[in-house]
Amino acid sequence: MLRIAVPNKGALSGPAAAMLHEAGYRQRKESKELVLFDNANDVEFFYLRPRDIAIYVSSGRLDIGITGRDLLLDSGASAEEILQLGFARSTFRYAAKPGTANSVAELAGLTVATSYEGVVGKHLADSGVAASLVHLDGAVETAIQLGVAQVIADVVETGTSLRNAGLEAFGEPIMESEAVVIRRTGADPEDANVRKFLRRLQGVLVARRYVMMDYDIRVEQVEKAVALTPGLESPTVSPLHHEGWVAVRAMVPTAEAQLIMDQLYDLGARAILTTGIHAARL
Ligand SMILES: Nc1ncnc2c1ncn2[C@@H]1O[C@H](COP(=O)(O)OP(=O)(O)OP(=O)(O)O)[C@@H](O)[C@H]1O
Ligand SMILES: O=P(O)(O)OC[C@H]1O[C@H](OP(=O)(O)OP(=O)(O)O)[C@H](O)[C@@H]1O
Ligand SMILES: [Mg+2]
Repeated sequence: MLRIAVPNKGALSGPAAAMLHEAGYRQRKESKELVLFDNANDVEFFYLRPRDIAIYVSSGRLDIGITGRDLLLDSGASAEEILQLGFARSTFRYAAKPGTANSVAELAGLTVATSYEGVVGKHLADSGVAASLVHLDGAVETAIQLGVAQVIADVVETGTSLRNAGLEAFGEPIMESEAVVIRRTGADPEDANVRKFLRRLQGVLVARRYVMMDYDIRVEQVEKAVALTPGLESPTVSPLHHEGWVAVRAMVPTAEAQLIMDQLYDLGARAILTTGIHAARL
């Protein structure tokens, strides 16, 4: 049986549960359920604080977990990411009142408030800068107004929280983060249960990122058309009853589908259809 850590609240929680549900796993019905056994799939889910997930996984008590890359690095736990999930994307940045500092080098002697002391401490040390850290649990942007620090280092998604506090990000982003699947460093990479779980999630990622495209085209144009829709491996080309025409079927990235349909139409393709992919196993 596979034991999996899932975020129980915050920015990661909803999208993680939605992805697991799409991958065919049972998910909890209400937020007070902290452990859920999915009998049919032989999986047990543990709903844990996002910050704690890397610690449980590194201990070996749980096989894998879903967390943020920034939280994984901040924990310092002995765990590694094995799949990027594409949601809960953020950057991690220094910010301050305009005129305070323009680069990490200018932080020397200043106080930086953050909830991610592991990430920030390492970044300052790697940059050879001696600054003081103040740990806060959240709402870090307010620390400057209240005089607890001159600088903050925090998660930035839309930038709204910084703007509302009259702060500006500066310097290179400390890191880019997104939700990731993690496992204990040194765990068996060939574990069959883990591989099956990852294949299911990869199937969801493919189903979300691609559509199936079908069209009819004259035989003379098929090579040009297929160059526009190469598919993931090779498109299916089938004869049509109407002589001189073939039907083509290929997966195309959802984001490019409309542009490709225009180009196919200009090549003479007709009956161009796209349909959603429900699930995939590549
Ligand atoms: N707008 C956002 N706000 C917060 N976290 C975000 C946002 N966008 C993406 N994330 C990611 O979500 C994760 C943080 O999740 P969460 O907010 O649940 O943690 P936390 O702030 O440490 O927890 P809590 O606020 O409950 O103490 C990080 O990986 C972060 O990069
Ligand atoms: O760039 P934005 O779109 O504004 O998002 C970033 C903000 O969201 C998060 O806060 P959260 O809601 O998790 O509260 P917290 O800081 O108290 O954890 C993060 O800590 C930032 O404050
Ligand atoms: Mg938060």
